[in-house]
Amino acid sequence: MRRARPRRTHPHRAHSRHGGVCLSFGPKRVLDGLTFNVRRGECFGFLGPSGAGKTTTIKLLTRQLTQDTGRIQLFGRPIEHASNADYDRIGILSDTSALYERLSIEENLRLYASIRGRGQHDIDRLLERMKLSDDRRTLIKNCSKGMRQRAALLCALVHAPELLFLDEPTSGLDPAARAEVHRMLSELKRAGATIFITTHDMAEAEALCDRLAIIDRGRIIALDAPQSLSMKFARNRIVITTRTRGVLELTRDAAAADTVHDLLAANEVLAIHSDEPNLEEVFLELTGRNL
Ligand SMILES: Nc1ncnc2c1ncn2[C@@H]1O[C@H](COP(=O)(O)OP(=O)(O)OP(=O)(O)O)[C@@H](O)[C@H]1O
Repeated sequence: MRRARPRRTHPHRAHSRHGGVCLSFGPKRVLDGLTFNVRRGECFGFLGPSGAGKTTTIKLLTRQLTQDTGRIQLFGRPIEHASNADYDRIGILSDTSALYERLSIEENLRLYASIRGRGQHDIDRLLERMKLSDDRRTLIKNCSKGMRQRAALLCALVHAPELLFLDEPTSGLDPAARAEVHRMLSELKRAGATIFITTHDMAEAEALCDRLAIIDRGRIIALDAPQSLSMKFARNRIVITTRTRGVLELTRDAAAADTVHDLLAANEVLAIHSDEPNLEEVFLELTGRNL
C-alpha cells in the first residue's frame, strides 16, 4: 500500500482546551481535541456528518497526516515509532484511488499480494468471496463503482491484516454486495481482527460495531455501545396502541402502571412498546443534522 509522506499541515501548534489530538488545515480547525481508544478485537464505528473529520482521523491513524498536537499510539507505541512491520499489520480502505486503473481486478489483487509479501494462493478464494470471479479480468477503469469498491476491499485484506481501517466500505454497493461485505467483516472480527470503520449507514453501524464514536466539527460528542447510546436517549415513555382510543403515550411511572392495567382489563391493548430512539434519531438529536 502506498503511504503518503507525513506532512505538517499547520505552521503553528494549536492546542485544544481539553487536550487530545488537534489538527488544522490553514486557519480551519478540523480535529479539536479528539480522545479515544480502540480495543483489540473490536469493531469501532466512527460516525459523523459530512466534513466532521472522519477521513482526516483515519489519515492521522495511518500516518498519512501528522497531528498538530496530541499523542497517537499504534499497537501500544507512539505512532512516530511505528515500523514497516507495524504497517504490515494494517489494512486500509480509504477510497478506490489506490487501484491501478489499467490493470484488471485480479492483477491488482496479485500486485498487492506481492507488495505485501504474500503468496497468491488465496486470491481465487477472495475473488469468489466477493463475487468477482467472473469479472476478474475486467480492467479497473471499466469497473462499476460497486466492483471497484469490492476490489479495493480485497486489496486491503489480501495480507490478512490484524487492524483494518475502512472508510465507508459499503458506499456505492447494492444490498447483496453490502451484505457480503458485512459477512466478511463479521468473519474477520471473529478471527480476531480489529476494525475501525466510518459509515453513514446507521443500520450498518448498529449491526457491525461494538462501540461507536459520534464526531461533529472535529470533536467526539458521544462514545458508547450502540444500544447504550440509544438507552441514554430513551425518552422514558411507553407507547400503547389501543383498540378504540388511538395511540397513547405514557410516562413510565406508577400512574402509567394503573392505566396499563385498566386498558388490559378492558381488552383495549393492541400493542405496547417502549419509545427508545433508534441510532438515527440519537444522531439527529446530538448533531442536529442528518448523516
Ligand atoms: N487537505 C485538506 N486541505 C484543506 N481542508 C481539508 C483537507 N482535507 C480535509 N479538509 C477539510 O477537513 C474537514 C474534514 O474533512 P474529512 O474528509 O475528514 O470529513 P469526513 O467526516 O470524512 O466527511 P465525509 O463524510 O463527507 O467523507 C472538511 O471541512 C474538509 O473540507
